Amino acid sequence: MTQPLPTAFTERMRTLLHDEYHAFISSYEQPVFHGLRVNPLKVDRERFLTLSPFALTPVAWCENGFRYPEGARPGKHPYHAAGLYYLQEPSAMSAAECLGVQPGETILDLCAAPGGKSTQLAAALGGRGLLIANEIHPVRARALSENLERCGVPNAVVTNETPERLMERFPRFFDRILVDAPCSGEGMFRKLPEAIDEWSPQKVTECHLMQVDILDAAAAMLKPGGTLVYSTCTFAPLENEQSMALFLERHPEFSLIPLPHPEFFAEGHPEWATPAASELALTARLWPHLLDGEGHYLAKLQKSTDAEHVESPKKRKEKRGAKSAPAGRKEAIAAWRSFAAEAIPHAKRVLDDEQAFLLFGEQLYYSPAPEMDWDGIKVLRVGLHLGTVKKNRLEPSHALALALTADEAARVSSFTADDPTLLRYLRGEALSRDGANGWALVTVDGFSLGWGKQADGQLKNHYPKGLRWL
Ligand SMILES: C[S@@+](CC[C@H](N)C(=O)[O-])C[C@H]1O[C@@H](n2cnc3c(N)ncnc32)[C@H](O)[C@@H]1O
Repeated sequence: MTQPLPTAFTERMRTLLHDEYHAFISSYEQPVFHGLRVNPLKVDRERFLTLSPFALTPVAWCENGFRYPEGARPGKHPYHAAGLYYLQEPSAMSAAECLGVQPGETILDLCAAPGGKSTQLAAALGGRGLLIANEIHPVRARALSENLERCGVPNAVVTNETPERLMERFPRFFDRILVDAPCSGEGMFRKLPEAIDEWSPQKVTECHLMQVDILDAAAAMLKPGGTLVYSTCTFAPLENEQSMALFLERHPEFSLIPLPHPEFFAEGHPEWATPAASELALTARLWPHLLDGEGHYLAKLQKSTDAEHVESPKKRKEKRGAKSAPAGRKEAIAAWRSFAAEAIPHAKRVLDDEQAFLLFGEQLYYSPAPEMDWDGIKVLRVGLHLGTVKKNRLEPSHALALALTADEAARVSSFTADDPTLLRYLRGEALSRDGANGWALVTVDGFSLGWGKQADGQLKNHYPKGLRWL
């Protein structure tokens, strides 16, 4: 690393780590580890290992996680565009894994952009249940939405809210919540040297105060008996053990529970917090000198089942009588059905809940939580975006293409990853190509990549403008 570390940071770490400081600081001279996580919504681990153009070594604490070598560029491969994997630093794979999500549950990722952990949580849900992926910053929320779409997630709602506003709407609603908190980013100094420029002791304090508020909101949104994981990518005790100590003091209905992989995840330090509650040793520190990854902190908590029960959040059904269906909804559903019968006659996902079709302007969605009332909440995506309805015809969305498999479509335009024509598709060019007229699912080695519209020997390009390769 060429950029010097802040003195206030190195002095603090020297004081905290004593004899271990030398090993810790030497890790900054070691190369960064690069990782990718295979997306089981698209391809299973074993199959990907037979396809991978990159040499991969497994990450011990994440079943689908791998390291890839310096020089490989998986972000520039068509498999990335097809959502076969998400690029994620190995230590960052730990938090969502520890949350222990089960298919069918109701999950909140409270600080979710750009979506590394949301896509991981969605994979654990396996298309069943509900994921609310929330991000406070509008621009980052859009990136989150795109990543969930690329990974073919059908059951996520993307919101752009403050934790406090969500708390008002969703008291005791979620089975599990991930708080991957905004933090001072000390654990990323090796990987992202710009984090060094943004760091200051004041930022550490500001982040701590923010974390306390975010955790309070998360606590209120968790069901009794539910599970909360708190994670940061910083070493600062104030943002880790101290944020947790304060949380436990304010929320006696929560207790810490043990984390897996003690061979990699070192114990938290009760003596770095006030009060120095001994259970803080159950939290974990991922140290760059003790594992092949960057610095992280993890805590897993359970809310007592005795926590008093209050009413569940507003459901749309309760006020259904008062609300009329938006104009054109019936026609939009009919347009969808006619598109589906013609272009995806073998669709495996049965979209038969009439109430789950939601129309916003011309945009038709299928919601994983049709009973929810989203009024007053900033929602970017209310589930699977099916397409745009114009003149009673549905133009399918990119999200739909990425959520389909090749065997569901009536027409498929297939390419291999090394076919130069595929690059032309990804650049947005129209292609001369034979095939029956109509919407065709474009695939790479059998994995969906986007739409094209076949007409008289031409494949019109419907790869989204904003995603096109330059
Ligand atoms: C560590 S990042 C999340 C990374 C993400 N979980 C992932 O895996 O891709 C923390 C996020 O918290 C958001 N954030 C910042 N201030 C916040 C606040 N007051 N409440 C909630 N989220 C906030 C940031 O915009 C940032 O996207």
